Amino acid sequence: MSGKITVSAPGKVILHGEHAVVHFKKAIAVSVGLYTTVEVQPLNSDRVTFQFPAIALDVSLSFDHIRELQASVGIDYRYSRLDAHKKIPLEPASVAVIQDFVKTMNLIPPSSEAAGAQAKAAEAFLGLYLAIFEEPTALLFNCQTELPVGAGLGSSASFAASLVGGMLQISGKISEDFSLGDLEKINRWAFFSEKFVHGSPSGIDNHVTTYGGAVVFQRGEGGKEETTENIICPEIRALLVNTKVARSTSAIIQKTNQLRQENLEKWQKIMDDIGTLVEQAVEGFRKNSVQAELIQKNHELLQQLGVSHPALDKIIDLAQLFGYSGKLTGAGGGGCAFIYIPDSTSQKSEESLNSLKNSLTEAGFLFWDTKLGSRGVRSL
Ligand SMILES: Nc1ncnc2c1ncn2[C@@H]1O[C@H](COP(=O)(O)OP(=O)(O)OP(=O)(O)O)[C@@H](O)[C@H]1O
Ligand SMILES: C[C@@](O)(CCO)CC(=O)[O-]
Repeated sequence: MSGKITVSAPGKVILHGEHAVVHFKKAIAVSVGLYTTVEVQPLNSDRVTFQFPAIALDVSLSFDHIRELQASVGIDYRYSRLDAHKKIPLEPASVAVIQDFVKTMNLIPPSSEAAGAQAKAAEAFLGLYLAIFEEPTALLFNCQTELPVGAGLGSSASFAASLVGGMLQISGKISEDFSLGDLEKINRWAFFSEKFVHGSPSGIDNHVTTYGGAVVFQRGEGGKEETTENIICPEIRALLVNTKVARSTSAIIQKTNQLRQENLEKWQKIMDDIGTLVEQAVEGFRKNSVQAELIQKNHELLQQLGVSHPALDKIIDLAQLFGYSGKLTGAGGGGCAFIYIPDSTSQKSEESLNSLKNSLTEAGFLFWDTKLGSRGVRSL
């Protein structure tokens, strides 16, 4: 076992195709240079401790409790068995055992406002820890992040990839160079972690946070493999604007499922229209171009799907007022929007950008002026 190790992974922006990607359409995602960083270090006592300050969670468990949980999840729930699968299986029964443990052990502070976020993070942590460390191993995990949590910038995938990278590296299952083979393993295990947080994620978020850069991603239908096309990322400057409206991705996905049940025709048309739009955007993207009008149109389709929010619409309206295109990014329902800033050095464009920034600040929004397309998960 190594000494202390540190692993970090970026967030992401979905440029086009969120939600439709869950239903097998293509989507484009690009990494963002805001990182989650996990430090792992050996402990001198028979305990496992995880500290997630971004969600105010600090838990320490004895080996006796870990062994108890290991016995409950059963003999098949361990690295050597699970890692043999290309898609690591997660049985509902295993999730239920871990959820029950988190509840009965009172791991979540009573009457916590962030109880949902804390429970999911604790379940994902334990789900990974139990599988990856076949024997209880005394470790302290500390996770810091620059990303807003639950705001559409892929905090859960970035949390997953940095945690998985740390666990696999400290247990000697991958090297510290994070070779292509190591990244493939991190991606598969980060997807496994995402299932604890999201239920049925498409896999796009863990892919882009693991490999970095830009990807055109399509989930495989009927158990088929996903397809991914890594694209040399055109340099994309964007404002990432946080509404500060909290939401969870799994809750927003449930909302879209409700529309599907109530009005299948409408839902299907929106999915198809997003699919067609993404195909157009991919064509441009391959030629190094981002089409502003498609960004705006994609936002309108997401509005029709019912996943926008008045605060998101306000940001997009302000962007339009100053001649820019924007859309919500990620699951929506709150969280973040991104506003595309085309390449221009004219004084007029700098002036309108500054006016937009002032208006966003006056309206109470936080934003980052950033370039998209950073590196993926890495050992520091
Ligand atoms: N730094 C972190 N520490 C602990 N848990 C985290 C951290 N970041 C994310 N999480 C977990 O992930 C959950 C947020 O996932 P969610 O998918 O709702 O948002 P997101 O990943 O930011 O958005 P999107 O999926 O739209 O990109 C949190 O509620 C928490 O359980
Ligand atoms: C909303 C969604 O399409 C993107 C979340 O970043 C969910 C997913 O792809 O798993």
